[in-house]
Amino acid sequence: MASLALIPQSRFVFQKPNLSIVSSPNVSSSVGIIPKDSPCSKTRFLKLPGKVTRNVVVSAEKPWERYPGPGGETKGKGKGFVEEMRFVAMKLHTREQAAEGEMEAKAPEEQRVEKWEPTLDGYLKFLVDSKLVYDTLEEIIEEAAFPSYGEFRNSGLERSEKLAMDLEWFRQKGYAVGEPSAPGVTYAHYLKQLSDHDPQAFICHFYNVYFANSAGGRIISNKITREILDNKELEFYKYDADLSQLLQTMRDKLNKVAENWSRDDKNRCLEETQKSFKFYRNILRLILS
Ligand code: HEM
Repeated sequence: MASLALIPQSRFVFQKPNLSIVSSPNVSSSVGIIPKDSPCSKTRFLKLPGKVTRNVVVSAEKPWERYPGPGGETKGKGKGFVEEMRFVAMKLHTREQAAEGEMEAKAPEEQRVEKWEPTLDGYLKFLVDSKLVYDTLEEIIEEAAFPSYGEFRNSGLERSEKLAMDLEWFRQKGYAVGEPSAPGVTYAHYLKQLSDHDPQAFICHFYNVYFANSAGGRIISNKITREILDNKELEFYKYDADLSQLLQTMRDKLNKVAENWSRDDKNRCLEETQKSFKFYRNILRLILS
């Protein structure tokens, strides 16, 4: 058994039944995983230097060094803080949602999207609530209560106008488009409040919501387009420029903004990921209502 070294001030970024994500200002990129049954998790010791053993995967190394891409390439190298946000987000997916997911699917919306039984009414509610969330995010960025928010203006990822076009299309087809419901209203309210006093935590939501739509959103879009929209492709999933380029520009901006953050700021941002998933899951659930 290799020796264990105590890393002062290490803290849990999040915990779930079998794993804890730990971070520490004393570790370079400082995100590690400790199975809960490991003695390390109880004592908050980390194993150094970062090595993968049968039960313990904790390290001083950077996440992308431990998680090479499918072809073994060091995916993410040089991506900075965004790679940490992605790392935490991917673990919070269920195994059914994404190959890198580690959570167990419990609720229907956490199951494999192919197995979903969406309804048109439910999907419309999802679009209405999504629009409120994107309206709110885009207003916050526009008003820029903190100068860093201004960096994210005119990214080409904005969804508010696209959603307005989709909802108008439904209206013209004779569908009743209702008012936002509790999941969207609650999330929008939370985002507004958070953005006024905690930019790091807010930016976690900003990252997750926009990147979720570009990844999982496309899987959902395929299912909905085929099964309930008679192959009508919605604007929500279309971008006016090359999406991978837009995402990369956004990653670069996020990394640049995060360069000025302390380790505590970064940890607070990472810790917020769970909330982002919880709020967004409640909105996704509308599709199946
Ligand atoms: C039905 C639900 C969902 C499905 C099927 C899904 C699926 C996926 C998949 C397959 C990826 C990997 C994309 C890739 O690397 O090529 C991904 C990435 C991601 N997802 Fe999800 N996801 C879902 C929900 C969510 C939620 C609720 C959030 C957070 C609010 C989220 C945030 C993200 C983020 C931040 C990424 C990283 C994107 C990137 O690196 O470009 N996802 N998702």
